[in-house]
Amino acid sequence: MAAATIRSQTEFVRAGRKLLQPWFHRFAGLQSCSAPHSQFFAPSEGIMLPAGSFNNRVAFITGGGTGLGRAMTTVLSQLGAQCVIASRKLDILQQTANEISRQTGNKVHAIQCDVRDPQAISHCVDQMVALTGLPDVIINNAAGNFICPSERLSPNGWKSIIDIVLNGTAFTTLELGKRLIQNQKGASFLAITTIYAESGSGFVVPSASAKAGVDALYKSLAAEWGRYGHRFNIIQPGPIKTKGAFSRLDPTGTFEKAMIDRIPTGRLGKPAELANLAAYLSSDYASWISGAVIRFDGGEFVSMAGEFNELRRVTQDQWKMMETMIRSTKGS
Ligand SMILES: CCCCC/C=C\C/C=C\C/C=C\C=C\C(=O)SCCNC(=O)CCNC(=O)[C@H](O)C(C)(C)COP(=O)(O)OP(=O)(O)OC[C@H]1O[C@@H](n2cnc3c(N)ncnc32)[C@H](O)[C@@H]1OP(=O)(O)O
Ligand SMILES: NC(=O)C1=CN([C@@H]2O[C@H](COP(=O)(O)OP(=O)(O)OC[C@H]3O[C@@H](n4cnc5c(N)ncnc54)[C@H](OP(=O)(O)O)[C@@H]3O)[C@@H](O)[C@H]2O)C=CC1
Repeated sequence: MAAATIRSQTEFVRAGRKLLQPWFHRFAGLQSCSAPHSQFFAPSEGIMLPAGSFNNRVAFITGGGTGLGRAMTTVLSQLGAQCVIASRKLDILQQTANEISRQTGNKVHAIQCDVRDPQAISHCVDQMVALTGLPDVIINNAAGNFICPSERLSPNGWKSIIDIVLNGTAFTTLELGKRLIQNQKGASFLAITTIYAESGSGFVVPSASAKAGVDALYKSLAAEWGRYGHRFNIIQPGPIKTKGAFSRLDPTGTFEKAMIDRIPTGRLGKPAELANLAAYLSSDYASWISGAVIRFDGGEFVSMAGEFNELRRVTQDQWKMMETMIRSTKGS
């Protein structure tokens, strides 16, 4: 009996390894395929704004230790900002902060903070004030997500995403907003949401609900807090390959090709492209942009939305035949 249990456990582990091996390989280099026409849309990953655009500025980026947050921190730091990155895992934050500081020559500070906890945010802001003063740029980027049929979702599964994404963004924004108002200091707030904040999406229902809430929060505050010198903007990215996102949204790698097929520009976005847009929206060059929602998705959203867009698959011969049929129709 015991031997049978051990054998079945060993088999289970073996099967798991076999299943997971391609996963580890895929995320080791975060490579992705692309369609031939993506050659027309080659990414420009160099820094777009003039050097020194963020000199004497302080930028606070939640989730700045990994993925897109790390890319945005790198660009802002390269452009002269003193950056403060915050999230739960201090070791990862510190490593990222050291690497970026070394690369750019500008100090990046790491502060541990769980954005679900308003007291932790207040303590984090105290630490930031002591290190750098209040920020000029705030990027609410921290998030949590996983694909899950809604009927399998527990109350705590729902709550964990709402707490990170919607409450985390609200607590961070309110804490910093109030302190900035008290100090009569203007600032640029940017939220990273997603294209399905607009449409909703099955299988990521907590994330869709929370991100839609963040969009509403930022549009509302753009209207209310302009009088205090605050701008609020939103970037809604489409798929950009990061370990954090793809390990939770496409764990087997099965859907990546289908995703690329429906993106008119034939490829995924690049972290550096998003970082350039975020830097622009957070800069003085964008001082008249507030309340804007920028979709950044290579055309994926409209491609999925249009009733007739699947006709892209129709060949020239099939078009000839269909045109003949349509033209030959008489009456209604
Ligand atoms: C057609 C397919 C398309 C494929 C798409 C591919 C690519 C992407 C394209 C577009 C992307 C668009 C938007 C992306 C949005 C993003 O936000 S991506 C960023 C994702 N990054 C992260 O999630 C990083 C942080 N995440 C985490 O730390 C964890 O994943 C988590 C969010 C779960 C929070 O961790 P923690 O606080 O430790 O929570 P717990 O582990 O305790 O879990 C809390 C409850 O949630 C339940 N749960 C966890 N995982 C799952 C799951 N996979 N399925 C169901 N339920 C889950 C867990 O059981 C706990 O509930 P209970 O206490 O058990 O009831
Ligand atoms: N990559 C993509 O395709 C897309 C991403 N997005 C959005 O872009 C942003 C970045 O995602 P991406 O870089 O891909 O994924 P990551 O998983 O790399 O980034 C999420 C970050 O959030 C931090 N975080 C999670 N929970 C908390 C918490 N409770 N408190 C503080 N920080 C937390 C994580 O750090 P830690 O674990 O240390 O706490 C991590 O650094 C997210 O807002 C995501 O929704 C939107 C559309 C597409």
